[in-house]
Amino acid sequence: MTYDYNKVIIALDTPDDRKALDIVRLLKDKISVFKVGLELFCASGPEIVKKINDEGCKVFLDLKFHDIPNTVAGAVKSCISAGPFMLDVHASGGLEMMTKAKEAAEGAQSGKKPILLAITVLTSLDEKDLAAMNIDKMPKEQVKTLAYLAKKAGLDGVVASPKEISAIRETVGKDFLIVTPGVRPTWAAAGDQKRIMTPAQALDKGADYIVVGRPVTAAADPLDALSKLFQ
Ligand SMILES: O=c1ccn([C@@H]2O[C@H](COP(=O)(O)O)[C@@H](O)[C@H]2O)c(=O)[nH]1
Repeated sequence: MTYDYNKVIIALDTPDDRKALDIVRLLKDKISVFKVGLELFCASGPEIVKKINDEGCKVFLDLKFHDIPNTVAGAVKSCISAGPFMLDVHASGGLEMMTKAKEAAEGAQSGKKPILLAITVLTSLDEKDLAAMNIDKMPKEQVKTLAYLAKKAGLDGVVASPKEISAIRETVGKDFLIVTPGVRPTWAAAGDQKRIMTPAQALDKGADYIVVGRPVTAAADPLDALSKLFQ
């Protein structure tokens, strides 16, 4: 079975923009989308998005906005000028917040409108973690509820564990992107990820994109690790 590397997003979790750009240059023949999260963005600012775009690559700007609707709408507007390909907000911010985020994204100049995703239940959380927050549900049930709300708000898709792909498809249908972090090749440590599957299993289940960070970026040889991603 061959897998499509265009569906792989590499997470650049480092505070060092030079190290992040080195990884982009090393992997860009195979990878077209790189993820800038809170660590890199807080250290480097919006410039890092432009620098990755200048390398001919796209950016998933994973800032997971979660605030009152007016503030999130403003944050979405502010970061669009940097040129992200994808953006996300927390679905648990609620329907109105997601709707305002979508309206703000649609206000982008033509050709610059980013894909807008909603984080459902973080892949580092399991049933016990939800219970500790008084959410008396299995993660899959909570993901279905949040995916339904994200679809109702008009977002383009969700971020979830590959374990929930079938449940999301049953709830919101086919025309909705599913982006899955929480993927680990058989040879990699899970670390803080709790709801995991392998990259191959995630794509077999129908993920539109998988997100992988440390198994590749922390490897002694990231190109070699990337070549073994589907093992
Ligand atoms: O539910 C979520 C949402 C986002 N992430 C992000 O994905 C990467 C995963 O990195 P690994 O090193 O492969 O664990 C990371 O940037 C997270 O912020 C997630 O893991 N789970």
